[in-house]
Amino acid sequence: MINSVEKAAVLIEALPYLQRFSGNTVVIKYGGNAMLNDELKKSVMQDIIFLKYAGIRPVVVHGGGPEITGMLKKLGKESSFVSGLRVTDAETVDIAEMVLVGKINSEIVKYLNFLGAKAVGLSGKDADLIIAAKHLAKVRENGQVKEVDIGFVGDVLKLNIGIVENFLEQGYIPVISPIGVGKDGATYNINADYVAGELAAALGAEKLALITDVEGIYRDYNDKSSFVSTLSLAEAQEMIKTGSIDGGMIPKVEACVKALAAGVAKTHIIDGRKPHSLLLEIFTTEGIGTEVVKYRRYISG
Ligand SMILES: NC(=[NH2+])NCCC[C@H](N)C(=O)O
Repeated sequence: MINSVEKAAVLIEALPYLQRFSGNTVVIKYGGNAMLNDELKKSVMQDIIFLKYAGIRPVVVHGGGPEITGMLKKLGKESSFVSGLRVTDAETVDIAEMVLVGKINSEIVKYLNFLGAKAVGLSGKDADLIIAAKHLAKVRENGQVKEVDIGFVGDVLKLNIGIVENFLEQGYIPVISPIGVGKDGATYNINADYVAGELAAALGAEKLALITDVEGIYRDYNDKSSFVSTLSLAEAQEMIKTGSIDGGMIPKVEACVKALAAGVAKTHIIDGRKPHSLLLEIFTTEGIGTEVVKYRRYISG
C-alpha cells in the first residue's frame, strides 16, 4: 500500500487536468471486453461518474459486436464478415438494433443512474441524431479495389447534434447507440468508433477516448515492446499508410484523425482490460494508453 505522502501526490497530480478539463466535453467509446466482464464494467462506469463529478461533460457511445454475434447465434443466424464488417441483411439489422438499443444502451443508462448520474439513452433515431448513408465494403481483388454492398451497414452522413447539446446543458450524460437512419428510411448499423469520432468533432469536444481490448498503439503491431505513449496525427496517418497499424485498430485511428482534424485537442486509445484505465489516462501525467495529438509539441502536463 502506498503511504499518505504518495497518496497525496497522486491526488495532486490530477489538479492541472481537473483545472484544464472541467467544463469541457469528453466523448468516450465503450466496447469490447470491458463491456462483457462485470468487474471491468463497474470500473468504467465509476470512471465516467468520476469525470462527471469533476465537472467534465462525458458523452458515451457504445459498441456491442460480440453481443450481436451471440444473439444472432441464439437465433440460428451465422454472421459473415467482409473486410471486418458484418454482412447485415434486414433481419440482422433488426436484431442488432434490439441488442444495442434495447439491451446494451439501457443497461449502461441504468448503471450510470444507479451510481449517481443522470444518464439518458439515445439511438441515432432520436431527434434524427444520426443520419446514415450506406457503407460499401472495400475488397481487394486481383490487385484492384472493388466496392461490395453488405446491406444495412452505414456511415455517418450527418449529425443533428442539438439533442446531445441540450442534454449536456441540462447535466445529463448522453449514452448513444451507433444506429442511424438513412434518407431512404432504412435503419443502419454503424461502427461505434466512427460515430464517436464524428460526435467528438461535432461537439467540439476536448477529448475523444476509445476504450479497447489492447494496450494502445504499437509502432510495429507484431512487436509488443514497440508500444507508443504519444503519437502525432501525421505519424498515425503515416502508420496507416505503411500498414504498421493492425487492421482492427484502423477504424479507431481514423476516428482519432477525424476528431483531431476538427479541432479536438487530444484523442486516446486505452486498454479496457485494465481497471480504471480511463481515470489513469485523463488524470495522470504519463497516462496508460496511447494519446494521439495534432502536433507532437502538444505536450501533456
Ligand atoms: N498516453 C499518454 N501519454 N497519456 C498522457 C495523458 C496526459 C493527460 N492526462 C491528458 O489527458 O491530457
